[in-house]
Amino acid sequence: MTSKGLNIWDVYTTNASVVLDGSTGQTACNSYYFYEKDVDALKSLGVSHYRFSISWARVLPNGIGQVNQPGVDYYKRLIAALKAANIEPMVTLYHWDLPQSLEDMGGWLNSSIADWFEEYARLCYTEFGNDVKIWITINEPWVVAYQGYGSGINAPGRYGPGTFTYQAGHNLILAHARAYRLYESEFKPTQQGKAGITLNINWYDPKDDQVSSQEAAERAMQFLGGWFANPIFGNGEYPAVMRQKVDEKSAAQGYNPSRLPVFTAEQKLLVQGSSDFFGLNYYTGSLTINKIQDISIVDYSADQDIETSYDPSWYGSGSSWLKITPFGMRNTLKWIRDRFNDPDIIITENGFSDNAGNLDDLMRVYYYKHNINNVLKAIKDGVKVIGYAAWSLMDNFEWGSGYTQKFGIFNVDFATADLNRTAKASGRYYAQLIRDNGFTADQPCNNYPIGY
Ligand SMILES: CCCCCCCCCCCCC/C=C/[C@@H](O)[C@H](CO[C@@H]1O[C@H](CO)[C@@H](O)[C@H](O)[C@H]1O)NC(=O)CCCCCCCCCCCCCCCCC
Repeated sequence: MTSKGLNIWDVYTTNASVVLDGSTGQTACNSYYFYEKDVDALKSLGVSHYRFSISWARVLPNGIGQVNQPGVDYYKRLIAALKAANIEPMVTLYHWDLPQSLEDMGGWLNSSIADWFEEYARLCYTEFGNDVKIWITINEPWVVAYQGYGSGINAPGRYGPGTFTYQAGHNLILAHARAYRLYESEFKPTQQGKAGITLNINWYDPKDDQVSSQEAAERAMQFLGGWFANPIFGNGEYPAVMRQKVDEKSAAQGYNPSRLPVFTAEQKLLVQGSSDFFGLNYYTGSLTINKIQDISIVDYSADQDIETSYDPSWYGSGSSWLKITPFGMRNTLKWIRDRFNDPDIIITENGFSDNAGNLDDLMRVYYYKHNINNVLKAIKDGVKVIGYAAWSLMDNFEWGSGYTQKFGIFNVDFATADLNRTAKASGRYYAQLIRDNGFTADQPCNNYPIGY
């Protein structure tokens, strides 16, 4: 009995048809009981940091109000075990698991969520802030806004692809900024840490040399990354191209005001500059051309007037959306540097899926080798990358794909109650890279990894 409250994934997955294998995240890797196994795995890798998230409903079962002390104590045990192993915690406040009680009041569509999130952030900074020096407020607001409230393929499964999407996005930005400002004014002076947001930005390459394709690719990058980055790291507004497209389409569709909200002067001040670093999750890339969409479609995807595809020569993965495109890592890093004032960047996720979870995961080794090499190239280009975290330490519950897609560099034996973690070839390769502090003459980037 852990006294945690229900979150939206607990409730959403009671409908077995929304997850590919009908599974839930109820037990998953069971880090609540097996966190020491996680710390052992991390020690064997030799990492300096571990990124994990706090589950809001575990510490505040109703999202606000009564604190669940066993939940707080659990995170204290985990943090203490990490510190004892010389591993710094890098903690995400929100990784998609909203307390159901708050969803029942509208969730990310209710503007009061900025108050609720600030209360939750205050609890976390107070309880854990002496030991946590890197805070990530929100993981991938794009996924929350579009997949949670737009297409509805993630919890809470709401459908409003051209309306709710932007409303949720707006509230996510404001809630992030409130949590950041709280840290900045009340905790940073004594705790001396950093706080920021993590955005998922995959690379859109123009499919051909046409100017319209180049413009389409840039537009897609702005709709994906600029949507959140421009208000926070740029001029405090949504990207100009997004403003223009959504405003024009809204007017033609009879929406007044525009489906894309506007920041008030006060909100702009709150939001602009509200991140000490740029958290980036990079996985993949795609090709883009200009394609004017039917004006009757009220959808964030159609608002972009693009068409995307994959090059058939790119290696695939266990996820339909994830192709191996390491060049996109370097391009995305440079794109961020050039448009958002050369921020410090922490790559908070980068990883590869398969469906088997096999220990001899050579494609994952290939993925990491070339993506990390492209991070190094970007650093040589002058991009300020200050951190890198692989996704993921271990195979786990992959949202709507359940346990069918494995991203771990450790396999988890889901067939036994012990849920033992075993290093894959990628885990051993990653440990070697850390030991060598990069590629070496013996293990160059273009060579086979150790042991193969
Ligand atoms: C036919 C050609 C179509 C080309 C389409 C090109 C580009 C489309 C890009 C679509 C993006 C799909 C959504 C991706 C989401 C990820 O950014 C997100 C990342 O989340 C983080 O990553 C970890 C791994 O997922 C995750 O565990 C971690 O917690 C998280 O922080 N991942 C997700 O949101 C997971 C769910 C994704 C489900 C996407 C299903 C829809 C896929 C549609 C893509 C069309 C691809 C069709 C390909 C057909 C090939 C013949």
